[in-house]
Amino acid sequence: MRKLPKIELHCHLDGSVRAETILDIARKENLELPSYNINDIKKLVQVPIDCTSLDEYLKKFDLANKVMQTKESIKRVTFELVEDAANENVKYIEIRFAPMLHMKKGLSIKEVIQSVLKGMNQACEKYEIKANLILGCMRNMSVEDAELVVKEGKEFLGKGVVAIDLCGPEVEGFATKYKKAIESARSYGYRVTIHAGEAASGKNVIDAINLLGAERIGHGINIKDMKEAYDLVKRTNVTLEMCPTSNLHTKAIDKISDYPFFNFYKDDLSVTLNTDNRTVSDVDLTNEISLVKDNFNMSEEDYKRIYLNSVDATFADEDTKMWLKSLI
Ligand SMILES: O=c1[nH]cnc2c1ncn2[C@H]1C[C@H](O)[C@@H](CO)O1
Ligand SMILES: [Zn+2]
Repeated sequence: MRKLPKIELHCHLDGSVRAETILDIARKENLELPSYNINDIKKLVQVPIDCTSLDEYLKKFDLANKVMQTKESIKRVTFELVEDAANENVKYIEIRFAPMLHMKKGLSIKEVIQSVLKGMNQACEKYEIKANLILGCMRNMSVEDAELVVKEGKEFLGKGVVAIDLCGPEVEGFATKYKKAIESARSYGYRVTIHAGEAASGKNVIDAINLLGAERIGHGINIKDMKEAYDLVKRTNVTLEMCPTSNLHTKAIDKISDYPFFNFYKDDLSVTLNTDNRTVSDVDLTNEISLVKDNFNMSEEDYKRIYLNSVDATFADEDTKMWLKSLI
């Protein structure tokens, strides 16, 4: 599994910072941590299996965000994420992050994005991997904040930024509020992926597609319980960015045998496999693919089809897509 070429479309930067790096940056920048023992840090940033909800899961990001407030540290953690992905043969990764979370020490939205780009480009030069960025707007911040991210980020379109996302806590009916912000993002040329149907119903997936123009959905697992949402995803060929271990942690499902990924795949939905958060969920993409392979008898042919689905669903340019197709 480790040797197979891979594509990752749903990976949060702040959920994928190495624990060792959190400790190292905190020491270098004289930041206060609850402990300076690596095992304690791991416990603080990894979610326990008895986590009960997405809201509890989201508390695990605080420490990583604390050490992602300077240009240098942001560049470093991005470089390391791409390095980690390249080391398990991920050939293309779309990294998402919420610029607004990294302004506590005075960085501007543009400086945050530039720092992530630097780390990403540096790693892409060193390893055989390509990458792009997705800007996240936090749903627990204001609509004005989302509009600001869209506006400030637009000059990086075509220079490494490809899409916009809404992330953070999910309530029923969240989409309406962001209609204008996402509409303007689309008019600038951002592609659109939206977290939906993860901690709330499939109705949010319907809204993300119909109101926000989502081309991809983060998770979307709850369409399994709503025929109307399921049929819409199937009819529109919207891609689901699925993340099994994360869904186990947030209790979107209770056990892996309930995971609908393989049923979705067999029914010709466009599904992809992703980590969501490498550190918080303590996984890599090899783990996630193996988890599905072992539990659902996924064959190598199935894997190839899923890989090709992922190529089609990337927000990459045509040359990158052709290169990715040539690898499998
Ligand atoms: O799975 C998720 N659902 C909703 N929000 C999430 C998920 N994983 C991470 N986030 C949030 C927490 C991060 O601080 C933020 C930006 O990456 O996105
Ligand atoms: Zn996510």
